[in-house]
Amino acid sequence: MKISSIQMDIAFGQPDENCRRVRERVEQAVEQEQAEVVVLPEMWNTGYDLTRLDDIADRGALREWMSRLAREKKVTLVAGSIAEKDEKGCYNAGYVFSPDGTELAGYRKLHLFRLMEEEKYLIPGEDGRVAFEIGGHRAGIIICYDLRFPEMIRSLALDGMQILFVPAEWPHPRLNHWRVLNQARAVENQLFVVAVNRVGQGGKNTFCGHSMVIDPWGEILAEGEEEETILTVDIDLNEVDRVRRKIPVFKDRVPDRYRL
Ligand SMILES: O=C(O)CCC(=O)C(=O)O
Repeated sequence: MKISSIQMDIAFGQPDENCRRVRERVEQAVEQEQAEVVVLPEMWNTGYDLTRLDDIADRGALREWMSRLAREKKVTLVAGSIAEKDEKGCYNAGYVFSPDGTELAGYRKLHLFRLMEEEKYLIPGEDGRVAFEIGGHRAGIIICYDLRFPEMIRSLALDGMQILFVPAEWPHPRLNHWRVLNQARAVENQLFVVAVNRVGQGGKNTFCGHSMVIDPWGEILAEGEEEETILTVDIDLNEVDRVRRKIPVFKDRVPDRYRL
């Protein structure tokens, strides 16, 4: 499965400009890199322009736009997350579309990140177990700060997840946390992690890039630096079963004897 991660800069509070950038990069991934799956970062329509979300968050049109883009390019689009709004308020919501434009998954970020004041402007989602199938394999999506909640990811893994997508806007000075946590989630759950972070400045934050694809043994197959890039990796999802047979963590768990 050929996966392209779009590590990009995001124009602060400018959804139209960000759509233009996303379209250009998705086209490049599909046409030049022959990607079958394209992955975008977190909140790519607005960035963290939280005080203006009432005006600029998507009200449904962008979901249709993403579906059309997936259909037009015949690609599975793990469309990172977008700021969206309904009658109750705004959400940080991740979507996935199949190559025929069908919406495969929708996930609203559960853990809101206080250090960037998400809880003041966003409503948390309700369901932390959003799974979908790609190429006959079970996949899951979480968003950025969710990475710090291993129970959530373990619960997806117990549901059969073999590949986890992590769209993010993860800033400095926590690059070290980003790298370690992504690798830990891959090793402890014996699955692929595709973690896509943005680069550039937004508000007071400088985002640290280093998007990465990690295999179920914890090896980093590809890693970006701090510039815009498209990171393309061809992965073999059968590797998940091979690693799980070698060290049978899921068989050896004794959850009745832990206290959480
Ligand atoms: O957990 C962190 O350090 C970063 C999280 C974050 O930036 C986010 O959830 O948007």
